[in-house]
Amino acid sequence: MPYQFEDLKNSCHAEWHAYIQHSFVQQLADASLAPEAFQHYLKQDYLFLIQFARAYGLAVYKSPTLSDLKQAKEGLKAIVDIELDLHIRYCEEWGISEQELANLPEARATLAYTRYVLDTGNRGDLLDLHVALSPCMVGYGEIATWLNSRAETLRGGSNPYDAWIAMYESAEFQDAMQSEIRWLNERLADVSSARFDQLSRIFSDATRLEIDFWQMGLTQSD
Ligand SMILES: Cc1ncc(CN)c(N)n1
Repeated sequence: MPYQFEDLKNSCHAEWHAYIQHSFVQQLADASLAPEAFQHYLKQDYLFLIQFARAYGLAVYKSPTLSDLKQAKEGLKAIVDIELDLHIRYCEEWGISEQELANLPEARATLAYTRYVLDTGNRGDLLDLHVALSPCMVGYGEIATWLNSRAETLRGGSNPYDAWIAMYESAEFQDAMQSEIRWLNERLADVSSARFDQLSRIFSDATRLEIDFWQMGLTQSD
């Protein structure tokens, strides 16, 4: 049977669930998250996005065909044009200047996750790299959808984190996510079960590193 992206999620169901429904996400949704935890997360996420933009740059470099090139470019665009632009403006609203962002040290969770993805991409092929990148884009798109499906999620002006949810539920972000899933589904349909097992390991590692990233924000650890 051909593999699909859904099979990667099912191969680490518990980890995926712990990532999507992490306490950080739930507290953000009901507005109980400490502002200092959110600010710490925002700062580290800026550093994270810079490294992930580099990883999409690596995917551009590793793309053998025009359609692969276009897909990698979409990922790079989603980070640089959608997320980073909004992120910098959003950080300003939370009292964090662009100059402060540029001089921040990376927390260990940021280092571990971003360097894992870059290393996986350097050592492996384009599919390894896209699989390592996928919990990032697909996970946040799924988190926005999940949050909107819950009665406990506060939307609008009564939630200071509402703009964060809005960014990931935007049509632009959701379209980029669907396009990444389609690209992965086409590639996964042809892999053997041994190759799928290798890819599942990468997907599960990246998902566990996403959980650590939320935890780093929640505990404000460096
Ligand atoms: C840690 C992390 N993971 C995912 C995303 C969504 N691109 C993000 N901004 N930050």
